[in-house]
Amino acid sequence: LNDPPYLTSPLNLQSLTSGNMVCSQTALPSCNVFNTCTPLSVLFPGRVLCDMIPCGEEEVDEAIKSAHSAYLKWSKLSGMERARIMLEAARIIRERRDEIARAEVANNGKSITEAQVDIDVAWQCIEYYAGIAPTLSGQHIQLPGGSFAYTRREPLGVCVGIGAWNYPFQIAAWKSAPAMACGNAMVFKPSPMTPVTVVMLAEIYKEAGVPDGLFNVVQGGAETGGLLCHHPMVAKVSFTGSVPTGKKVMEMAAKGVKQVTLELGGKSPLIIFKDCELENAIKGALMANFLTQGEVCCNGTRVFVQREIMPQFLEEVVKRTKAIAVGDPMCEETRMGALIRKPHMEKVLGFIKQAKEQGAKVLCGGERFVPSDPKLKDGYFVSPCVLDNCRDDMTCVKEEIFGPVMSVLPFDTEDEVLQRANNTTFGLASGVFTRDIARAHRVAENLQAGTCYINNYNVGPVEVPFGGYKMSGFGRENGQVTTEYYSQLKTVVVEMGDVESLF
Ligand SMILES: NC(=O)C1=CN([C@@H]2O[C@H](COP(=O)(O)OP(=O)(O)OC[C@H]3O[C@@H](n4cnc5c(N)ncnc54)[C@H](O)[C@@H]3O)[C@@H](O)[C@H]2O)C=CC1
Ligand SMILES: C[N+](C)(C)CCCC(=O)O
Repeated sequence: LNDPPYLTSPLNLQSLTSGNMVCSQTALPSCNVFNTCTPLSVLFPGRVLCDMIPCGEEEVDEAIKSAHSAYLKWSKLSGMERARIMLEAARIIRERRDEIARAEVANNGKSITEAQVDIDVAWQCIEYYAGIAPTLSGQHIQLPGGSFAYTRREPLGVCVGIGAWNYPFQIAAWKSAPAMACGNAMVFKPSPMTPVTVVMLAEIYKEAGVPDGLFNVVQGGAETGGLLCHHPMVAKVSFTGSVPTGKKVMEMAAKGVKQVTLELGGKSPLIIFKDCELENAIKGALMANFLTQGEVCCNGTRVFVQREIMPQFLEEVVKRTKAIAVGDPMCEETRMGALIRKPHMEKVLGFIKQAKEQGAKVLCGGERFVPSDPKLKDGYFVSPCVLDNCRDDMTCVKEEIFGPVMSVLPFDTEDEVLQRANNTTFGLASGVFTRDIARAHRVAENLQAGTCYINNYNVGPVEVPFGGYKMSGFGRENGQVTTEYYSQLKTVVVEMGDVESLF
């Protein structure tokens, strides 16, 4: 972990020689209004923050081999010993929370308030899996004549984590914590859009006492990701990102018969019945669409509202959407920061333009937002958007936009809305607001998605499993079940009598 070139300290980013990897900076330097904002004077919207050199074959090989040596030591520790070190890592993250959160704002462009929550979720995840590490165990099975069998839950070896840019630090924790709890090593590649904070996580693990190389970071894009997926010493790949890349990762992993977890995109439905508690449903719709500038895989971007309450719903949701404070993400008052980079902002604005051409009505937002502070004028801000008059066949209703765009659709009956909600190739999440308890559970049962929120949306406690149905992927992150995706089961059969041979 000390000096190979692919492990860069975020503090030294400026000193790296130029390469092809560019970390586009979307965040902003300072806020004139609030003292709570810490200026990061190197950061200006739209400016390149640092150039990164993508790791090639040699560095990837070196990282995987060093992870493998660390795995040989780590996997021999007891769960209690691993837990102690992981708890220390969680403690350090808690202690450095604000510093990491500020770096995450620079990394991603999300608001400081959300970044702080992300860092909290990360240490909670590590703490949770530290708690699980000592409980990992097998089964004892009695057989005839005093013979017996037992099972052992064993680690896989070196696991690869490939992360997306929307939750850089949190994704790295979601993958590394269960991997390490089960006794594995991890080589992690963050998105080249957000290379910074995962290096801080590596430093923290080292400080906490994990063996050198147990959590290695390699920087790079598709090519580096491909090298990781193909490497013969890798046992598993856990990927978060888009469906097309997820398919490629699966194909590459298939060549080496490696295990795969895929956390892919979504176009999740949120169903609001007329008997709901409307105030909560409106808050839920905002939470389902506008966290992290709408760049969230499980967002409930198809908001189905029962026709009778549509006018009240729209009036209130639009009022609150217009009130969302967009701007300097370092300011505590800000509720929405900047999109990840210019081409993505243009893609999002393109979806909105197309929606209008296809007959949708923009009730608010949907434009590039230029804050009054001249320092912020080049930021990739988009005002949060509510689209009315949507139909199921429109592009904005069918495709993942990954931006702050809510599409609202009227419905009449439960059967109808279930059929429409499930009419998608995705299946990551879903939500329902109703006061009718039987309806809530019936709808949850019938929605084809890995998660269904009843009377809330986008809460993500680390104790509960998260993952997709259909083309949103498979495998799970968080929760107890994830240990099954980072371990393998060995059966040991013990004969206490004589061998009864047929020969
Ligand atoms: N499910 C989710 O949380 C996310 C979904 N997305 C969706 O994906 C779209 C594109 O975003 P991208 O960052 O370009 O996602 P992506 O799927 O291209 O990239 C995700 C990760 O995979 C790596 N990667 C790319 N090509 C690879 C390859 N051939 N082999 C191995 N690794 C590879 C990237 O470097 C990055 O670390 C977004 O607009 C959004 O729709 C993006 C980020 C997160
Ligand atoms: C929104 N939250 C934190 C519950 C889940 C984010 C998952 C993701 O987009 O990677």
